[in-house]
Amino acid sequence: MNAVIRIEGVSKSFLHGQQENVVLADMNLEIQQGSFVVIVGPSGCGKSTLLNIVAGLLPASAGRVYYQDQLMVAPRLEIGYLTQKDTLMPWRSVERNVELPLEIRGIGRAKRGSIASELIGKVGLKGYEKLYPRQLSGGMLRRASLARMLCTDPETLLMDEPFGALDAQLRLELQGELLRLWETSGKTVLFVTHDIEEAIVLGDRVVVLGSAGGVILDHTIELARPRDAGRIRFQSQFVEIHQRLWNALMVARSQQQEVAL
Ligand SMILES: Nc1ncnc2c1ncn2[C@@H]1O[C@H](COP(=O)(O)OP(=O)(O)OP(=O)(O)O)[C@@H](O)[C@H]1O
Repeated sequence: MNAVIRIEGVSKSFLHGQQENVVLADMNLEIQQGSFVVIVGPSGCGKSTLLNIVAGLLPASAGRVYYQDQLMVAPRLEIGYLTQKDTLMPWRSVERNVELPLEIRGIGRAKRGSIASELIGKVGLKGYEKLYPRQLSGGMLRRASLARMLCTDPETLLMDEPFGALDAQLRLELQGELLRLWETSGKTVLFVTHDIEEAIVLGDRVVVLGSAGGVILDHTIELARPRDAGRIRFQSQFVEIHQRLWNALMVARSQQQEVAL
């Protein structure tokens, strides 16, 4: 399989006053075409920073990111990015938010309306098209953001803790929906989460990051697909993988505490 994203020797530092905060140090990672790769790591280890660099929104301090063998220098239309916080426009209804990226690309009203309507149905928001963001629950906002990301049919999806703030039931539901969407689409997904269970349910590979974006574990998840997001966690293989990832996360946490001391 070809690598669709290649992260080569990427480093990123921020200046906090006079002090340099090294967030990523010489990071290397390849994401294969069509795969679902999940990044897990303690808070502050650089997951969002990495996604921002891969999305072409933040320059690396050193190193390079390649997309389909081309150097990333700016955001690309083939990449959809669902950020941690919702960025829906408060003055636009659900349908007008979802179709916004198509409007920006000059797609006509009828066509963008039909694409938006199909996606709104797919993410379970049928009947809520005319509502505004302030009238939606957290889960509905996430669904609307997901539909907006998908409306241009990007071949690669970057998702930063998309279901982090949702209750367990809703999270399960959306995981199931995302899996169904992904399994039939051939898209590549790079997904960030804090939640080990979510990582195992979704991923082909789970990469555990430690301090400064060091890869503590890069684990292939050999659980059969299609996966049932609700039941898979009761399999003995799931529990074994959970244990392994948990141990790696503990190493990542202790590394981070050492750096902080
Ligand atoms: N624009 C910025 N300016 C200065 N420091 C930043 C900036 N963005 C991120 N950082 C710092 O980089 C570090 C990593 O942040 P990042 O958001 O990438 O972590 P994370 O692993 O995604 O955390 P979380 O899981 O809590 O979302 C943090 O110490 C943060 O303060």
